[in-house]
Amino acid sequence: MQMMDISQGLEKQPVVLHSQRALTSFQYIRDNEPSASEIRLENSSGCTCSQSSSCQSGGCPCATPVVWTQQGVQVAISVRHGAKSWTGYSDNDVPAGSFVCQYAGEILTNAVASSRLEEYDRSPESAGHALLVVREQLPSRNAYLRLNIDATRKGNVARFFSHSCDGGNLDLHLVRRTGALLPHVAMIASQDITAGSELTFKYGDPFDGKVVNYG
Ligand SMILES: C[S@@+](CC[C@H](N)C(=O)[O-])C[C@H]1O[C@@H](n2cnc3c(N)ncnc32)[C@H](O)[C@@H]1O
Repeated sequence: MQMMDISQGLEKQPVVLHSQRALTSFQYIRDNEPSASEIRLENSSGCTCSQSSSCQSGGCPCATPVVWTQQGVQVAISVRHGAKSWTGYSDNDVPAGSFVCQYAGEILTNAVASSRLEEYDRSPESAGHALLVVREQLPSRNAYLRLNIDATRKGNVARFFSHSCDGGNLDLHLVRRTGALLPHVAMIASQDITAGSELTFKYGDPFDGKVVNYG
């Protein structure tokens, strides 16, 4: 993993933890609308209010942070080979709003991410690469923090989830643990998913707006 200068752009522009929207993309997909996500705050202490069950599903009116990405993969997933090469399928029924897993991989600086994308573009063997670029909108709404997660070489099962133009059945949510700078990407069922369904999300598209870098 590369070392990053995480101070750049953050001192005067703190990241708001709730109700911000983020844009996501695999950069090599060039013609789709970006997905939108809510940023939530994960709290390792969890919810202690009387409505803790709804807190855990993200619907608690007390707005206590949810805990998602610390739970690990929550759904049994099969990876099968087909027309899209390797693709992930749910082995369980998954109710809408459930946390499925996080998108895990190497966190890269922008420079390393750009270099890897060039490498992937040159190499036919890495056509199925899995470098996800997530942009977190700053409170000013004029700039974004860019997070590069490359699951091509190291990651979890989420790197096998395919793109779907209609948005698929997974939404990406940015979540941040208490006190942490870098967010995690939580993959949440956007609809009821029946056992045997392919797990998909909308990859998004490249972005031309102003980006403030993590590193
Ligand atoms: C993140 S990887 C997904 C896993 C990949 N299928 C594999 O075998 O490693 C992204 C790649 O999967 C393929 N892919 C994803 N969604 C697709 C779709 N809807 N149609 C065709 N190929 C798709 C493309 O090759 C894409 O570059």
